[in-house]
Amino acid sequence: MGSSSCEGAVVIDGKAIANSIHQEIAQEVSYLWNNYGRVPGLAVVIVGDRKDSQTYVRMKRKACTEVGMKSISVDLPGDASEETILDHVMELNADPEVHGILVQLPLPKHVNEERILNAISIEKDVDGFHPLNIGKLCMKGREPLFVPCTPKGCIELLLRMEIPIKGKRAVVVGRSNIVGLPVAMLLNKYDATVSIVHSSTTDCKSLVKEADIVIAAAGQAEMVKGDWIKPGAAVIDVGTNYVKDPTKKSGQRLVGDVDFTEAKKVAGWITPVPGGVGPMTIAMLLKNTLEGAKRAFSQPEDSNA
Ligand SMILES: Nc1nc(=O)c2c([nH]1)NC[C@@H]1CN(c3ccc(C(=O)N[C@@H](CCC(=O)O)C(=O)O)cc3)C=[N+]21
Ligand SMILES: [Mg+2]
Repeated sequence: MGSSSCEGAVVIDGKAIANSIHQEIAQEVSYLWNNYGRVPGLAVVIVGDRKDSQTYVRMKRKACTEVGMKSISVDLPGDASEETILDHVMELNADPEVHGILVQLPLPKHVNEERILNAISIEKDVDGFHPLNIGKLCMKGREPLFVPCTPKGCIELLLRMEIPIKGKRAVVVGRSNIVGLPVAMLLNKYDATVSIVHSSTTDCKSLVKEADIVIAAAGQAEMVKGDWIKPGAAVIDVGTNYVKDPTKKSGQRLVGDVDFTEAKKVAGWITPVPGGVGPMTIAMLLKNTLEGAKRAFSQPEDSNA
């Protein structure tokens, strides 16, 4: 399960792996209900009506209820003030039925994103975006309360496919706070030798070509070509780029940061887009919420009779 191969690389079936994780989580949720009489709760906050954000948020809320968790929805208009958003975050921080808080990004331009993210209680920061969680992710001998979902999903795919990480060369393409940077730090924790390449790197291609593990997270449609890939490498494609496609009813098509058709011929393993990292991001969000709830339930002072 979790892969298929006809020519070239093993195609990693992120959707199937995410589904089996959902089943594992659903079992743990029912165990918690039977033993504590409580369920994990995930609050998803969305500000404004960006179509892509609405799609992602709908998927997150649906996955949450499907595994038996409580989904708390906060939908605010695009012109909501920073203070209004902060008030909602504070209320969720204080709510004992909420174990995870996710504020969907990007926020509207008039809102200071950093201020909102810093306000989320680190015990409920299931996105793992709080600077304290990111800081601990970077430090030797320290563990963050939550690891960011997409990076955690990338590692989970490598682990479940039994792709070795320790001692291997990993190259991360991109250095965003939400994917590139934390996934590099996480690979480092798993004892890979990690390089980060970015827009100012000269000759990305030759660096990527040395990698046993490539994490493509640059947000550039199909920028990683087949001849960038070392034969047999594991290629994890985080990109979610919508490109124009007049042959599609919607007029667009979702592609990754990797030229899949070319790279598949050379790689040992590769994730597709869609159906690769995307579903794993949601599975890890549920896993983080479950972990947050388990921590809360095991604290004597946390009562919610
Ligand atoms: N606070 C916050 N946390 C996030 O984790 C966060 C965010 N903001 N803002 C936007 C990005 C993007 N993101 C995705 C989640 C699932 C898929 C996913 O499941 N994609 C499907 C395809 C979906 C489609 O067809 O459009 C797939 O790859 O198979 C993609 C992207 C989470 N993000
Ligand atoms: Mg994806």
